[in-house]
Amino acid sequence: MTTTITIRRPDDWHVHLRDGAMLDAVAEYTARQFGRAIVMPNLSPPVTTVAAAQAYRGRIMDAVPQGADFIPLMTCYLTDDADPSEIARGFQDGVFTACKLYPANATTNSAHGVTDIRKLTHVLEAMERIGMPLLIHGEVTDSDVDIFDREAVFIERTLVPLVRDYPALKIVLEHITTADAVDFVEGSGPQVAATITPQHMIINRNAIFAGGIRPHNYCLPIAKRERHRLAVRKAGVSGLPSFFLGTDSAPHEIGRKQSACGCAGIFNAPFAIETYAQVFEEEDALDNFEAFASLNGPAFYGLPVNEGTVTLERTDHVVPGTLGEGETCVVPFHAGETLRWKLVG
Ligand SMILES: NC(=O)N[C@@H](CC(=O)O)C(=O)O
Ligand SMILES: [Zn+2]
Ligand SMILES: [Zn+2]
Repeated sequence: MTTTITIRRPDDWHVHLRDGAMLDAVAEYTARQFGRAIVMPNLSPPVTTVAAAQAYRGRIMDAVPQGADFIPLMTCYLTDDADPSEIARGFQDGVFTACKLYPANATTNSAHGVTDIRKLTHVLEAMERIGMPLLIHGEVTDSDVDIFDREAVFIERTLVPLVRDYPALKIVLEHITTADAVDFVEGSGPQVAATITPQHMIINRNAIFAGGIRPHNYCLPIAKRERHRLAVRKAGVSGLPSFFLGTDSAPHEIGRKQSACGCAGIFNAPFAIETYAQVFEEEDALDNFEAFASLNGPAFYGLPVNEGTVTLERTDHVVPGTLGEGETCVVPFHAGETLRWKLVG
């Protein structure tokens, strides 16, 4: 039986670090495990300019522990009037690593998102030309489309034409949840990839309603049927270059989750790498763990892999019921449950 796992230091290709007190509370969890993280720009107001991204990057660096081996990679939130020259300048100056597309009102803090992708023609042309990745929250928002179908419908209505119209544009379909998304990515060229969260490899939609409503298992895209979970899990552990790690860790203060209208988002940052390790072990796929966590992402983004390593040990430990206090009190994914792997160095 394997008792230790050592892999090259991983990266998190999709995380919400928030701002202010919450940023101060959560940044250390991500910085402890990951060498780099793609930081989502859905603050309020969203990060839409080079200056805002530089300032936010500074606040993140102030929030991570002194001497942490961690680099935040910043993203630009696309709006209907996004400016191609500002975006290109940010990319060329090394401030923006990618742009993030939220369909308007698809998820937390996406009210300023894009109402019609045709408004982005000049932005997308520029991104395709300079090799800047487009990261997508892939869900339609039409109220007549069932919440469990929103990803599949987005692929059909928006993504298929997008890939056809911009064949060289690098695209990451973020936090995939369906067999449809897996098929789409596998059927596309190397310019299309996907991130996979721990929760979408572990829970199906029953977990949101197990014995009562479970707000801490509610995130967007919402967990789907078991057959979709199995497809996403298989893709995640496959080792294929187009699938890589992105936690989508999305902390919300406990009162904003346990509410008559609870926020979407699962806070998985504290034990993300342990949780993924458990999945790879269960699937007898530990040989592909490093590719998923540490190699495929940098290859897609055209960045070097990290220098150091991380080591996990087989040790049972119980996830705390809550972390933080007051306005930063959050319930972590797997609260109260026992995990089998522990990050030790
Ligand atoms: N995933 C979520 O459920 N929530 C994210 C937004 C997002 O990634 O869609 C958040 O910012 O809270
Ligand atoms: Zn999202
Ligand atoms: Zn997210």
